[in-house]
Amino acid sequence: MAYSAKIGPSILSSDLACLGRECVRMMGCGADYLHLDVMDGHFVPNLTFGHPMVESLRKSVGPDPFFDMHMMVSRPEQWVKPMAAAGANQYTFHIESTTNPGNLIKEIRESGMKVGLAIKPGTTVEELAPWANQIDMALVMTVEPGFGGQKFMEDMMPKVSWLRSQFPSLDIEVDGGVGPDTIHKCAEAGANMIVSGSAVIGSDDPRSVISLLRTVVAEAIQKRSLDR
Ligand SMILES: O=C(CO)[C@@H](O)[C@H](O)COP(=O)(O)O
Ligand SMILES: [Fe+2]
Repeated sequence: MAYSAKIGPSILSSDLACLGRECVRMMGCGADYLHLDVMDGHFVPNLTFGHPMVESLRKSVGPDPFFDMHMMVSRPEQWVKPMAAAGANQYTFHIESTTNPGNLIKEIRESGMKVGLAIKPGTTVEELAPWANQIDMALVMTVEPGFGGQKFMEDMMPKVSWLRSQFPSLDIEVDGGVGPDTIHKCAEAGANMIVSGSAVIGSDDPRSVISLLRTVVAEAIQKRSLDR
């Protein structure tokens, strides 16, 4: 079992005027990676930031933090090279946004980044499955992409369980409405990379929330390995 529990705060929920400082604060609170939400106002009805911001953030936080780019954009092909040059580590694109996932996976790898493949709530897991052996991470959205602070969709958990049963060593990420109240469902289903925005960043004690999320996921991983 190659995967481990990792917690990635979504910095969209932080004070965007102090993004560099917030990233450093989250890493200091025990985050395993940072989840950066890129929205283009077209694929989703919201706008955030692009590669110039990522480049500045990289300079501000140094070489270590792992940047997981959640690309909620209509033409993901367009930003592969700029994001790699800006210091992104993983490029997670939506299967709904491209007609040629195979080519995009290849381009991302050639740019030196890891590959993540995301599905929106309305997309079946069968559409992701053919690519699962070529990617580093599958992202199952647990809200409709576009905004932080939405309600967790528990009915996405069968997708996670199915992926875990079919691809036992794949990194599986959940994103949207995940926090102390919903983490058990995600962990039991088999998710190991946990994005949490408002629950972590809005907390008075982000360190404790990150630690709790990681413990719940690590225990579920341990239990699964004993049951095998
Ligand atoms: O991609 C998205 C939303 O589209 C997420 O990454 C959210 O920003 C996570 O925030 P919370 O739902 O945890 O508050
Ligand atoms: Fe996200």
